Amino acid sequence: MPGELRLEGVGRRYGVRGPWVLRDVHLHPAPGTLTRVGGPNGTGKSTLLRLLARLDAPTEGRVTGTPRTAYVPERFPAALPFTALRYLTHLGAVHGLSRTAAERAAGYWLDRFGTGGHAHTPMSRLSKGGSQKVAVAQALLAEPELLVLDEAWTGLDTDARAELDRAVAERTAAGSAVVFVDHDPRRLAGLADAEYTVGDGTLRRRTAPEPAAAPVGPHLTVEVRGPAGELPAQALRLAASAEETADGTHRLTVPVSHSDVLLRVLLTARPPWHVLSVSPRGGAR
Ligand SMILES: Nc1ncnc2c1ncn2[C@@H]1O[C@H](COP(=O)(O)OP(=O)(O)OP(=O)(O)O)[C@@H](O)[C@H]1O
Repeated sequence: MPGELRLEGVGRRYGVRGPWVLRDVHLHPAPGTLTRVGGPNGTGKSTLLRLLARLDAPTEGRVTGTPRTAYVPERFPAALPFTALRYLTHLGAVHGLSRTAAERAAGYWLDRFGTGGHAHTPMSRLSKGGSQKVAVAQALLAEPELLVLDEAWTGLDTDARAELDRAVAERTAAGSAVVFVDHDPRRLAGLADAEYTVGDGTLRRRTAPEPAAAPVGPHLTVEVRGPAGELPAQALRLAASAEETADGTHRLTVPVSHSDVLLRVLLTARPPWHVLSVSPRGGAR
């Protein structure tokens, strides 16, 4: 698709004689996929993410495609002279939403991240966690086709972190490309469709997932029966595993963070799938 973002032979250095931070980077975050970027400190992960978000331009090479993009930076400028709601409503309007729709979306995301009570608090008076929730809300507001998250979970409380995991699952299920950096290897572990490491000025694709990236955390087993044929592609993307146990009956395991979205995908499919059971992985069926 022409709108999809591609980095082609991209290099970046700061200053004409500065060392190359990145060189010869080729990257195409495909729609509906989750991409993890890892690597040691100071190797160029944030540089890469800013290039992906088109907030920075490469020194060499090309960036093509103009998906609707949202970005959560490592450090969010919290001291903005607006209330959270006003800031988000304004950004929603910038993304093309009507004022009413922008206000509704802003309220929705603030509520989801448990900070609806601070909608009218000036940004400068929000806690670090509160302003991080606004940073995340501004990115999700416009249903971006490309979502770029630079350590976006940092500073969020446990519930908000889980909510962001769910929002990522929703975006990929809706066909967006999501690219993220996070220092915690357990973050969305085992869920990435592609994993890359930045180091020594290059971007390398990891061929085998690192042991730490094996699916961890609580999973659910979901049994569904549906129309003959394949499970919806979105459901397969969300599931950690899927097997057909009988004609038309499938057993899926899914991280708890993705289970709401998986069930929604199955129940709203046309025709809808019938959910037979949901139980903890390895639990009684
Ligand atoms: N605006 C800038 N001007 C000059 N140098 C920069 C700039 N931004 C980044 N750098 C340099 O580029 C290199 C890569 O930085 P970058 O922030 O992309 O790495 P990172 O892998 O994201 O680091 P961390 O894991 O610590 O967040 C570092 O040496 C950094 O000092």
